Amino acid sequence: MIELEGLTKRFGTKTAVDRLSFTVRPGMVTGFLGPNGAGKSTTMRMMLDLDAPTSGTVRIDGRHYRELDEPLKYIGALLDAKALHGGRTAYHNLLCLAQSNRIPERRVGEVLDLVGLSAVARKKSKNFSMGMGQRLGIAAALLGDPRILMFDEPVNGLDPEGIHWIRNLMKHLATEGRTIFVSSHLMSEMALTADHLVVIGQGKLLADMSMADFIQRNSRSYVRLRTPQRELTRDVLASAGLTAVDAGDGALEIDGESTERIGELLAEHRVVLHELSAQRASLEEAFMQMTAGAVEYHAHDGAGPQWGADVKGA
Ligand SMILES: Nc1ncnc2c1ncn2[C@@H]1O[C@H](COP(=O)(O)OP(=O)(O)OP(=O)(O)O)[C@@H](O)[C@H]1O
Repeated sequence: MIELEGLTKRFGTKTAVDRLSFTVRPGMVTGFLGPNGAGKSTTMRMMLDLDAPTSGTVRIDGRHYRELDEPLKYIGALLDAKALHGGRTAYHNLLCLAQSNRIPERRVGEVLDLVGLSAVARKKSKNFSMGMGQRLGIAAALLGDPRILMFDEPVNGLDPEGIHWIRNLMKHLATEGRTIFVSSHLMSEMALTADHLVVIGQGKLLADMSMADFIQRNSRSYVRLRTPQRELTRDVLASAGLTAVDAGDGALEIDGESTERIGELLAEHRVVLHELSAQRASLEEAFMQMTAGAVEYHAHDGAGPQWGADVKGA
C-alpha cells in the first residue's frame, strides 16, 4: 500500500504537486492519469524518495522510504528505462543491482526469464531496442520481488505484442495481491489494464475512484435504437416522459432510461426494433470531459490558460 498525505512539491514559484492525498491499494492495478505537466512523474519520484517533498508525506506499507531496510524488496519501479548502464550487459546490470541490495544472484536469471530476455542476457544493454530496454527496466523493478510496483509510461515505444505482454504482467502481479501503480497517456490501454484511477491536473487531485465510476460520472450514457416506426416510437417514449433525439444516422438516442425499460415500453406497443443498445463513453472521452470541466473551473478560478494547453498535449 502507498499512502500520500498532503504531498506537495514546489520548484521555485511553480507548484508541481499540490497537497495530494490518496492511497494506492493492493490487489489491483491503479492507473495514474493527468495531462502533460500535471505532476505525475514528480509524484512518483517523491514516492521513491528521489525528490524530497516541500511538504506532506509518502508511506510505503506504513513506513517512510528511508526507513525501509532493503527498499527494492518493498517497492520496485520503472521510471526511466534508459537509466540503466548501457556499457554493461543485461545480466551484469541486474547483478550489480542485486549485489548492492543483498538479493541472491539466482534471482537475476529468474527475472530475465520472466521478461523474456534470457537469450540476450550477455548482450550490452546499449544495443537494446526500446522494447528490450523497457523489459530490462521491468526486470530491474521485479528483482527484489517487491509487493509494490510502480511503472511510469511502461508501454512507451512498445509494439502491440510488448504492450499486450506488459498489460498481462501487471494484471497478473495484481492478482498475486501486489500493489500496482501505473501511469500512461494511452487511454485505450489504461482502460484495459486499470481497475482503479487516480487523476491529477496541475498537481491537484481530480479523481480517485474505480474505472467504471470514473467513466460513468464523466460521460454521457444513453440508449441508442433503430426502428422503422420512428414516429410511433417518439410518441410512446414521450408518453413516458422520455425524449428521443435524432442521432443523424437514422437512429434515435434517449437519455435517462435503461435499455430494459425502453425495450419493455416499446414492446407493449408492438414497436419493431432493429437495434437497441446501451452506449457508454470510452475512458478517453470521459478523461477529455473531466479535463474540459477543469478548464472552465480553472478559468473561473483565475488559474490561467496553461491547463488548456496541457490538455491539448495529452
Ligand atoms: N526539476 C524540475 N525543475 C523545475 N520544474 C520542474 C522539475 N520537474 C518538473 N517540473 C515541472 O513540474 C511540473 C510537473 O512535471 P511532471 O514531469 O511531474 O509532470 P507529468 O505529469 O509527469 O508530465 P508528462 O505527462 O508530460 O510526463 C511541470 O510543469 C514541470 O515543468
